[in-house]
Amino acid sequence: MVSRRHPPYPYRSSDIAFEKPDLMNTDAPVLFSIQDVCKDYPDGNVRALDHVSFNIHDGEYVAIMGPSGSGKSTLLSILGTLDRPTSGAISFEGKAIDSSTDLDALRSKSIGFVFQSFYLLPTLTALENIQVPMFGRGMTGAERIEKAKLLIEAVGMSERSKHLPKQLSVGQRQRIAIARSLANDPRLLLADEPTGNLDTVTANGILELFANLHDELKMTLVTVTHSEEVAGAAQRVLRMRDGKIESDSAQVAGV
Ligand SMILES: Nc1ncnc2c1ncn2[C@@H]1O[C@H](COP(=O)(O)OP(=O)(O)OP(=O)(O)O)[C@@H](O)[C@H]1O
Repeated sequence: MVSRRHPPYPYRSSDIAFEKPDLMNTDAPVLFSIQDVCKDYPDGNVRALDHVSFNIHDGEYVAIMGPSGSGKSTLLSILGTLDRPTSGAISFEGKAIDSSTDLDALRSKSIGFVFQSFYLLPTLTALENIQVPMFGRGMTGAERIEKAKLLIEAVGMSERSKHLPKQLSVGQRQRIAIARSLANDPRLLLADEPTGNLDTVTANGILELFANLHDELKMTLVTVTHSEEVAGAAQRVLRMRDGKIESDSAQVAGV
């Protein structure tokens, strides 16, 4: 079994039916709550987030958009608990995240990250890279390999298991990075410009993969993007401006 929570990974990315998910389901439990959050960077005398409040519900697919400097990356860092707000309250699964929270444990157990730069380890094969987050979690080598094989299958990359990152295309590397981000069955997957470096065809493949993670595995996805196409695949779009949420709207994905 890959996880107690998720079903196995029975699909290949090439099999994905790109269906439109339901609109934002606000009946689902709140996964991440942000209440009246401000983030100041005293160095630059900048207020990057200015009294931001919203909830992310379990299973939502959210895109965060906005002009350069509007606070998107800062918000993503706070959602990923990589940075702390200057004021305001945040909670995950109903539990406050504060100075007593073990952030490393929360991140490694519950949050997956997909960045524009993939940071794959160059001397490890694709399959080995996927296993990296599994170390130190009490799994045997055989269990790690079994799970990594399911994940690499899930992103449609089984035939490239033994390839090194330099032997993969940019899009293929991104797929491996996504498989790696799923290694510990995160509740929340955060992506920063996940298709930023990719050509249109490859980017569409990543969007299909995300749609499948959302539809099949009920994963909660939050992606920062400048791309209307990427945002169009999400159920909900938060638009930021000058550190504030300018609009928060549900949409029919893929339209
Ligand atoms: N470490 C920092 N120190 C000082 N100011 C910062 C720091 N990080 C970000 N800022 C400022 O905070 C504001 C929000 O930055 P942020 O990176 O969140 O914006 P963004 O919407 O992600 O922009 P982009 O689309 O260009 O990546 C900007 O004015 C930026 O200059």
